[in-house]
Amino acid sequence: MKDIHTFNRIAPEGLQLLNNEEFVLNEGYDPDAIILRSKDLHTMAFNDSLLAIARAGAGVNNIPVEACSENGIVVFNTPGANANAVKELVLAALVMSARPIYQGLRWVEHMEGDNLPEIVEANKKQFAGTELAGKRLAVIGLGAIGSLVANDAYHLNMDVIGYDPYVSVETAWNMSSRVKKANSLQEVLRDADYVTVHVPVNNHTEGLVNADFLHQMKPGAVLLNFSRDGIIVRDDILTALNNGRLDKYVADFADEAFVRHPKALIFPHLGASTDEAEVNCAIMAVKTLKYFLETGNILRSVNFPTIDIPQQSPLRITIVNRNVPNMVGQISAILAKHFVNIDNILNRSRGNYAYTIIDIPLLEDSLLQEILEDMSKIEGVLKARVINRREM
Ligand SMILES: NC(=O)c1ccc[n+]([C@@H]2O[C@H](COP(=O)([O-])OP(=O)(O)OC[C@H]3O[C@@H](n4cnc5c(N)ncnc54)[C@H](O)[C@@H]3O)[C@@H](O)[C@H]2O)c1
Ligand SMILES: O=C(O)[C@H](O)COP(=O)(O)O
Repeated sequence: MKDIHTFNRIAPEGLQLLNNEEFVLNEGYDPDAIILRSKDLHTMAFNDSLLAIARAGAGVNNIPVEACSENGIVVFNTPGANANAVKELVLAALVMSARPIYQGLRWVEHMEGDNLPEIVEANKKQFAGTELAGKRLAVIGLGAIGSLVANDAYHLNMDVIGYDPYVSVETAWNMSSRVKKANSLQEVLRDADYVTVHVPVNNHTEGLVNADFLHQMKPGAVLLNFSRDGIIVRDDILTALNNGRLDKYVADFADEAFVRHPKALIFPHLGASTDEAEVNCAIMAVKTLKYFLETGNILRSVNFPTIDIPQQSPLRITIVNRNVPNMVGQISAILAKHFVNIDNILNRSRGNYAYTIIDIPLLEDSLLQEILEDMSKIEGVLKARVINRREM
């Protein structure tokens, strides 16, 4: 039995894929795996038996990924599973930035009386806006969300330019050839009336939107942030809003500094909050996690390499180790010492870490335990476990 702990509301369509014979939900204190959305795990102490954390969503900045790697915990996310939901909200935000819809709705709510139609017609001019067609939109980060936003904004007749120095081949294939490609931040920002950012927050992008970034924007442009609050320097945005350099700041992240600011439009982190996205994320997170727990294969991890080989032997040993010389040599030497034949072995690395799968014939439990203990003692082995195909 594997014990899965959940945080936040995970759609039942996903959780029901965890059958009762193999998995229990939220029962023990030492889970084998965690499924969560935005719950912050940075202060959580990890139990030794924790094998994996699956983020039902895209951003993993709520998970201490480096600490997980150090503890041999594989972290997964659900790439693209909520991208359409975010794209639709960004399109709504674009329209809401061009036309004072929100202000108009709030105004009409407080009107009353039989002559309402006349009052509305006489006063509606204060809520006139502008159109998106013909305006330039800069999209920074052309991943799952940014590429959808860029393609659809083009169909709104916007002049779309994108910037992503690490764009994936898959995205490149999906992008409309009408979306212009910028080679630098300076180029993408220079003439844009609207700038929308869709990058993950990490050591390279934290504070990306700073005074220098804002200075490169066209005066009076609108900035949309449906990425993370960590990508902006709050005080620099406030200065730009107050001195008129920035016309509006539209964001999906609540911050006391902006919620009542007359030039800010703040959404309560609703990007992925649609029925469809919640179901998509839950199903992808559960399937990814279940596959890892049952087979040891890794798909969609943010800290370990992709590795996917069929298990043909009864026993599979999986080892999370540091990416240092002679790991495979030491691991195989332990098997050789016990005269255990290796049916299949694969080692893949990613940065400072690596993952090794070894398929072997059936062994006595006591011998298997001894081998696993020996392997766990190798300097640089962070976690080792056995998958018995007959038990799965
Ligand atoms: N508001 C929400 O509810 C919501 C929902 C989903 C995702 N997000 C946020 O949006 C981010 C992006 O999501 P996604 O699904 O598109 O992820 P993704 O991984 O598919 O795309 C991110 C893209 O950013 C690019 N990138 C990275 N650093 C860059 C840089 N310095 N300059 C330009 N491009 C850069 C990458 O190459 C990649 O193509 C997530 O990490 C998350 O923080 C927010
Ligand atoms: O990174 C994400 O996927 C989003 O920010 C969604 O977060 P949520 O699952 O808490 O809505």
